[in-house]
Amino acid sequence: MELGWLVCGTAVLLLLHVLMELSPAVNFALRIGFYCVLCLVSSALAAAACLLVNGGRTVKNMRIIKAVVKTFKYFFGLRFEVKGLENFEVEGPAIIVSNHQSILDMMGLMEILPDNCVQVGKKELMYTGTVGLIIYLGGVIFINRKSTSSAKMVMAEVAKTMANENLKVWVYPEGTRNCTGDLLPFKKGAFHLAVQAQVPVIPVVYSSFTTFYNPKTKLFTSGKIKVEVLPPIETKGLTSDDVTDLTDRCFCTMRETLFRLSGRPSEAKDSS
Ligand SMILES: CCCCC/C=C\C/C=C\CCCCCCCC(=O)SCCNC(=O)CCNC(=O)[C@H](O)C(C)(C)COP(=O)(O)OP(=O)(O)OC[C@H]1O[C@@H](n2cnc3c(N)ncnc32)[C@H](O)[C@@H]1OP(=O)(O)O
Ligand SMILES: CCCCCCCC/C=C\CCCCCCCC(=O)OC[C@@H](O)COP(=O)(O)O
Repeated sequence: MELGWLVCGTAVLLLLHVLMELSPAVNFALRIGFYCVLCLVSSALAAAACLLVNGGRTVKNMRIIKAVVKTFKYFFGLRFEVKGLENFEVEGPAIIVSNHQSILDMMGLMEILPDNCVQVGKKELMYTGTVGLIIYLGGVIFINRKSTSSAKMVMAEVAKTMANENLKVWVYPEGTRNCTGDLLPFKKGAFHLAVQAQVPVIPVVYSSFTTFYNPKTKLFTSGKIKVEVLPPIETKGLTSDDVTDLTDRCFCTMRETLFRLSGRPSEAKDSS
């Protein structure tokens, strides 16, 4: 009986292996499926740990989430090469902005997440089962992207509480996932928040995933991700009139860094 199960199990694994070798689409679907299952199962376990250790919704739970998610990279053969972590060592609160390529970004986020840092996320994430629960328990700030006025109100509230709670807030200023190897134009919410709270903006850039991950061509293999935490950009004394300029400066610096980290010539060099 046991031998029968062993033979069946081995046969299924072999079949999956052959299918993965033969078809990139099957390989992609299985790897992404496995990532989702890993997230859902780990979230359930981590949620129990968070409730036992910290009793409810608090940024302290991010330490538990980080410890769990940092192990995920080994399942997918991903390596991170991180530079500039010392730039997180600002005194007090800050806004961290980074590029957003995929749901796989959760691994890159947790690889370097500083203490006392919550993310701004779309409210739909609350309804992703145990993943929604763990995101809620971690203290993520939920916004309704379909309502500018309500998103602005939530962010204005965050600006007021950041200082009291010594919080860093992580925002994806592109506002959506983008795996093209370039940046989408930045939304201004993160920069309004930084100016309203008078705290620095710390840009973080992850190299393009396109060499090992591309949902359009169903590519998902192992790979290396370069990460750079850039020096903080001060906002003391800036007003809402300066937000467009601040957004543009940050966008240009991050785009240049993205191209450099991804081994793609920058446009400035192209035209020279
Ligand atoms: C243990 C196992 C675990 C397994 C799982 C692993 C990990 C999970 C755990 C934790 C991690 C959670 C991570 C969650 C990540 C979530 C990622 C996302 O969801 S990204 C999508 C959501 N985020 C964003 O959208 C942020 C970026 N967007 C913005 O900042 C936007 O500006 C906005 C505030 C949402 C509003 O957007 P909208 O399109 O409606 O408007 P505009 O940006 O065009 O702005 C219009 C207008 O308003 C002005 N504006 C904008 N914001 C403000 C403001 N705060 N105050 C004042 N004015 C504002 C803006 O300047 C525009 O005016 P103008 O054109 O005149 O300049
Ligand atoms: C009972 C309901 C069950 C629902 C099951 C859902 C399964 C989802 C399980 C695992 C997925 C892991 C997701 C990790 C969190 C990813 C956060 C993220 O990257 O969100 C995307 C968001 O930034 C931008 O969204 P869009 O690009 O605008 O779209």
